[in-house]
Amino acid sequence: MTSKRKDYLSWDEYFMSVAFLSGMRSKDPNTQVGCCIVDQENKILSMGYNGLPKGCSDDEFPWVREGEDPLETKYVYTVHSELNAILNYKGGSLDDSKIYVSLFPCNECAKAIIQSGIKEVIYGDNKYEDSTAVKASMRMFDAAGVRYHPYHWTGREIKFKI
Ligand SMILES: Nc1nc(=O)n([C@H]2C[C@H](O)[C@@H](COP(=O)(O)O)O2)cc1CO
Ligand SMILES: [Zn+2]
Repeated sequence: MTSKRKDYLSWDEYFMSVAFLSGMRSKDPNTQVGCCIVDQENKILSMGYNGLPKGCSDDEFPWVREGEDPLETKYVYTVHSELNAILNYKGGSLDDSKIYVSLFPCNECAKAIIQSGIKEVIYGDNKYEDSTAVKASMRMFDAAGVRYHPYHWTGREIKFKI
């Protein structure tokens, strides 16, 4: 009998790859974020990336970070990847699930993560770790018993053509 292949993706590699792949759908020119919510049986429940709400055109709304008029910046319009994944889920409860996300959640997404019952956050990057938003997220996660830890990069390169 032939033995099984050995270089298959681990669960962590698989889910973080799905998170990054989802982020590739983002139209944000500066930061593309993707995430993937997984249940305790390693089934994917939902995915998301940062984008505009339904009906708000990617071509008509602003994508800039700064401007004299805050109404002409992206910040007041974009839905973060984590909130999109939570809101997109139509299957019932997210209790006791985990979320793989390419960037550490902001405080608003942290609230949604906690309230939806997600219990673990695995993040790829934390480039805004000194921000008030991230510090607030950590404080809320700690208080609410939501575990968070960085993804353990394995160095594997994933390539394919489509
Ligand atoms: N965890 C996150 N999930 C997200 O979907 N985002 C989104 C909001 C913006 O569209 C973009 C951040 O833009 P910038 O400030 O790096 O140019 O990423 C941001 C964070 C960071 O907290
Ligand atoms: Zn957020």
